Amino acid sequence: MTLDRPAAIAATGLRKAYGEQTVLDGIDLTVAEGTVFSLLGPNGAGKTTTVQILSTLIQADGGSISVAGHDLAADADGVRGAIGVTGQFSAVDNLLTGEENLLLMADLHHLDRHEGRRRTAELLERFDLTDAAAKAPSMYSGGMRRKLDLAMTLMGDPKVIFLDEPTTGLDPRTRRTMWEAIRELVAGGVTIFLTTQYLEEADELADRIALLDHGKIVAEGTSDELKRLIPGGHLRLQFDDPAELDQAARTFAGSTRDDAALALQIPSDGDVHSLRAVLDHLDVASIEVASLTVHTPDLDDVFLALTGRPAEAAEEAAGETAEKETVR
Ligand SMILES: Nc1ncnc2c1ncn2[C@@H]1O[C@H](COP(=O)(O)OP(=O)(O)OP(=O)(O)O)[C@@H](O)[C@H]1O
Repeated sequence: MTLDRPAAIAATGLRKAYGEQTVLDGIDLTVAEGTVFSLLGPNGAGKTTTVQILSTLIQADGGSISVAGHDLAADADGVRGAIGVTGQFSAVDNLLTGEENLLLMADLHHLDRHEGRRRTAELLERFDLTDAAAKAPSMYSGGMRRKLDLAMTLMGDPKVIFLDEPTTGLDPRTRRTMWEAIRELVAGGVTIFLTTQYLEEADELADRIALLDHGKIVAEGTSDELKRLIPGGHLRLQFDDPAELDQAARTFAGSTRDDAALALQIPSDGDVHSLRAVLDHLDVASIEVASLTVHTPDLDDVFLALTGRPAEAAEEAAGETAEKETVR
């Protein structure tokens, strides 16, 4: 369990309002060192506001925050020195080349000339940008810009990195490259605070996920824990013969049959006991099944059930998710 590690981010009673509008209504967050924590929520839920508060860009109205061991109220500079932020608005300067952008960051972090050049070359190499180093980022693809942006963030060797929607708008392949980079950082001990519109991204990367809605954290846990919060899991039995389907439909009360597909859905949370019970029933009744698959709810189902709205990018991501389902 990751919770027994020290907290890289600990926030309690975080509050923020804009005029009459309460955005954060007293939220608590704990992120263990060297883990990925993902904050999800519908549009306007306050994800960016949370990132801005935790990264010292704006002030909360209330609550206490510690980041990388520094109390944010007492030592904002200490927090700033330990974190990196890549936001929806990138820090990349289009008038400089990719390499010059990195060298500028090295200067800002007071690295000496030699060290700055060494780190720049290393980061260009790491993000596969060496060939593009002498070009202006305006010539880069969206994915290359994001990689440059992340590389610039890494120049300061941050212990905690806030990634606000790091892969929005990227094609699936480039998104995967970013995921790899994020995983490498975590393997190196960095803590990642991630907001994303893609539930699949949270599912892939996050050790823990929190769902923000109407100013509160409405659910928090591992991806599996969240999926277990809602019903929707089922076993799907596939038959070669309609007579077998008939018999199975009579055997399992509460099942739903799909005659066209010669399939039967039986509600189940997919645990070993219920699976064994179904197999025993099939055996006793001598019913021949062509195949059996276990379906557990995905994060989209959880999001919809808990917020009453589909995830912002649900439709956009549907193509990819469908692809993923078929290769499983
Ligand atoms: N500077 C501001 N002044 C007034 N209202 C603001 C300000 N910044 C954000 N808000 C409001 O606070 C709410 C939360 O905004 P925030 O950007 O944190 O949401 P989000 O969860 O990041 O949304 P998205 O997924 O659209 O980026 C929104 O209703 C937004 O309109």
